[in-house]
Amino acid sequence: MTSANDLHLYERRDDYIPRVAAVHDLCGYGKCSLGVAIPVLSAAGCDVCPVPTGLFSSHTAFPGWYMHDTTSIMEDYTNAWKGIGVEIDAVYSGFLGAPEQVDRIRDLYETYPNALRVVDPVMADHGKVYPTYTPELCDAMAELAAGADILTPNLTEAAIILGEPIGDDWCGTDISDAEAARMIDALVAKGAKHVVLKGIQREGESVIRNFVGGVDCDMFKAANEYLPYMLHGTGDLYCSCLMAAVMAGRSLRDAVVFAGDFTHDAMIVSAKQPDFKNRGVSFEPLLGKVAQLLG
Ligand SMILES: Nc1ncnc2c1ncn2[C@@H]1O[C@H](COP(=O)(O)OP(=O)(O)O)[C@@H](O)[C@H]1O
Ligand SMILES: Cc1ncc(COP(=O)(O)O)c(C=O)c1O
Repeated sequence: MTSANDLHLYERRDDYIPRVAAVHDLCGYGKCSLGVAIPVLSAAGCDVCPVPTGLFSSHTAFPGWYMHDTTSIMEDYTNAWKGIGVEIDAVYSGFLGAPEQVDRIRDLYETYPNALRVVDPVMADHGKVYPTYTPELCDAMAELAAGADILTPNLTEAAIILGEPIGDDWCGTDISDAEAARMIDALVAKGAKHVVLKGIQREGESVIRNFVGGVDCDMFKAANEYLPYMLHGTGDLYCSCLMAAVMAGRSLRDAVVFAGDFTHDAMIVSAKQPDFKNRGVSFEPLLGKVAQLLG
């Protein structure tokens, strides 16, 4: 058994700038998705190559939003990369707009077979599926999850991928260590190589935990102070920070710790901003900490 401390899933070379295809939506207002992935990964010295899965006026937790579906352009968009010799070191996907977008991600995997595959299976939270996610899209996301080198579900998303029931009265954060280990093992049995199970918060406890495990890898858990509010975009921030640390050559264990610490600190910065509960997570003053990953 390897420990997550010894697992370096990307070997960073001096003076080389890795290229990350970031397959997420772009939100005009309410910081999340590409609005998070681009600055965070850039601060870690990566060249982010966006593949927009949709254009949103704001994140979908606002009462009104406009969306432009980009599914029909994605094939020509990524095919055009083939003609100009684009090189990609990692494919990092998140919020998707339609099941066909999973095929486009598979095309990227085929074109760049050595690229690290990181799947944040953004679909649902606290027992509820996001409004734009159809059952077909959830099924396609579950299939994509099975091919991930790193998969980062919350508990609701893990249950959906595993085909386990999520009920309306199930908040999906309070599970035991043994149950977390069972879910990680089940996701690995489905094909994911390493799984970071996010956001485990037990009733009456003042910490929130993230668990990591995977193929031949001992389970490790990291805890942070639980802050008594929730923000949109923290899932994207957590995963982008995890990815930033991995692409900086840090171990999976260090990456899990870094992502939890950074997201916690960003939530504190966010709480000082007007209308912070709606507008999404703020982290801009902290980006220097991401750059230190390269030190
Ligand atoms: N209230 C909180 N207090 C401290 N950290 C939090 C809190 N909410 C989220 N986080 C951190 O952000 C991570 C991502 O959480 P979350 O936004 O719930 O993900 P998702 O959107 O994928 O469900 C958590 O695993 C945790 O590390
Ligand atoms: C359009 C869009 N993208 C991405 C997200 C993901 O946000 P989070 O990081 O909170 O999972 C959301 C959630 O509200 C969203 O509406």
